[in-house]
Amino acid sequence: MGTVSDAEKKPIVIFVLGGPGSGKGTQCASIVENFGHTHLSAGDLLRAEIKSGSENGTMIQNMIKEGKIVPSEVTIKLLQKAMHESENDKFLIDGFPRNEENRAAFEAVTKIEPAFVLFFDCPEEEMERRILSRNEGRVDDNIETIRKRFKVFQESSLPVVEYYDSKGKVRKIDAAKPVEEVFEAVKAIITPKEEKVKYHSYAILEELSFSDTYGPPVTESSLEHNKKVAV
Ligand SMILES: Nc1ncnc2c1ncn2[C@@H]1O[C@H](COP(=O)(O)OP(=O)(O)OP(=O)(O)O)[C@@H](O)[C@H]1O
Ligand SMILES: Nc1ccn([C@H]2C[C@H](O)[C@@H](COP(=O)(O)O)O2)c(=O)n1
Repeated sequence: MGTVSDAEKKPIVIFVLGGPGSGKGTQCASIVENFGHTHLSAGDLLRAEIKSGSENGTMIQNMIKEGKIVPSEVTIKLLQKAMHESENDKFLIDGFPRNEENRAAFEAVTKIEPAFVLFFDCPEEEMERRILSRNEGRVDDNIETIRKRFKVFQESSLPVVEYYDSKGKVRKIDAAKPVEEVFEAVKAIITPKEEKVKYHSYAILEELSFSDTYGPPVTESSLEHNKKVAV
């Protein structure tokens, strides 16, 4: 991460999870534009690795075609390299960790715990519709692979979301809504706590005495409450 060594400062990491086609990449682009994070998509990094002609390329290509999850060692190396090459200290890590092996290996290797997990919750029928009309020429955007990806998501990725939920780190978003509405919900979560303090009443200040940058989980009920007491 630029000139700052790992020992001096740990980056802020937000994991962005959700089923295939739930809109993770779309929302990450808006977060980058509005909040200045660096977006690292594990899928994009793996696809770039295939294109680069690396020795792992064929293995990665075959796994992606089958909707399988690439060994953590490969993906973590790519993520670490991208983080080290960045000048930024706040990252959106999109599509990772995809299974328990990804999660445990990342924490063991980097010693980084996510600030929180943005979880885009979307029904399969809607995700399938979106992927089938995505038209980006991806080898895994066909109905056969999509079904396999959904199965892997249910069996391997949701347990990771549940793990972080048990630690109070999941910020769940209804991703079935139109893009702009989803982003409104995202903004309410990403807005730094100084901004929340500016716009919300004294009562909210008590809630914001959390140590992380982003303050407490923003639930629908607390949002409603904030609006009522806003100064
Ligand atoms: N809220 C939304 N409503 C309708 N379409 C959407 C919405 N969000 C994203 N899309 C569209 O759905 C498709 C999938 O979105 P996106 O690529 O952001 O999903 P993803 O979760 O990153 O997918 P993957 O995990 O497969 O990479 C894109 O064509 C995108 O334009
Ligand atoms: N942590 C990851 C992330 C992605 N992959 C592989 C398998 C996925 O089906 C594919 C596409 O990812 P997406 O762009 O949908 O996030 O990439 C993986 O093996 N491990």
